[in-house]
Amino acid sequence: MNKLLEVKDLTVQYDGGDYAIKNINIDVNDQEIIGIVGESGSGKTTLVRAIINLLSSNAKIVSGEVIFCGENIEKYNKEQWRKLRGNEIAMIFQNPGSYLNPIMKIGKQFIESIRSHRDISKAQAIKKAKDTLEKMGLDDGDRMMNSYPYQLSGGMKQRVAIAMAMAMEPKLILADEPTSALDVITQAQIANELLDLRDKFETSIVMITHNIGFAAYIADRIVVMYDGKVVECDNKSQIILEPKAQYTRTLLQTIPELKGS
Ligand SMILES: Nc1ncnc2c1ncn2[C@@H]1O[C@H](COP(=O)(O)OP(=O)(O)OP(=O)(O)O)[C@@H](O)[C@H]1O
Repeated sequence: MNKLLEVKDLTVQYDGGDYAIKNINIDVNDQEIIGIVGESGSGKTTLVRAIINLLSSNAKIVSGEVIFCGENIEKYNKEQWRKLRGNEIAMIFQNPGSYLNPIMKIGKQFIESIRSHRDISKAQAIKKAKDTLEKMGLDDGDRMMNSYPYQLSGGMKQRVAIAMAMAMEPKLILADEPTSALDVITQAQIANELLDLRDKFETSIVMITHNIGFAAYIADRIVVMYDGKVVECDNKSQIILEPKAQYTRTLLQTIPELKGS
């Protein structure tokens, strides 16, 4: 298996605060889905923002490295990051509303986004946008392209946001609670679509979630974080069936029991 991403001994601190994450080591293989779980404040968002170089201005990487496709991307300059972000690594944020421009139709935003990364004609960009929307289960591409974000449901907006990230066929998607604002049925549908996309686009996904049950469904491996550190990282069956850390056992107790008829 090929390593796509290696996070080595990564430590991040916010101004005036203690370490938000400390000595984090994580590998992501090609086409692998990693679920990052842990309670609020455990450092999940800080970790993925550090990976994609989108930490807030009051945060700094104190030590460590982020290796992507064999290169230390922490050393990249602005121009190298501009090329990498969106093309090779894409981020899907928690709230799609903050991602989409409310006063611009989906189609226009989608086409602008594609053409800012790829030198292709408008007609080619429209085709790519519609194709990707379809792959995300949004069959009526024309209606979608002609809609404003407020005309779409939360689930549709989240699918659009994911489609915009996938259109560039990035090698790695970082997703911060991409379904947390949605109802369980829509969460399950989007989880299935993400699994499908991993197969179609051969993408690796690092997904943050509060919900260890959701991680158990979608991820190959689960990273459990607590207080800025990795307490356990293993195959999901190992984490779910034979957790080593007490904290993981506590998290597992939060999964509602599924009762069959
Ligand atoms: N912009 C910031 N300025 C200062 N401290 C911050 C900032 N963002 C996060 N922190 C601190 O860093 C630590 C980790 O926070 P982080 O948001 O990464 O955790 P999280 O696991 O993603 O939480 P949540 O699930 O609530 O999003 C916390 O102690 C938090 O208070």
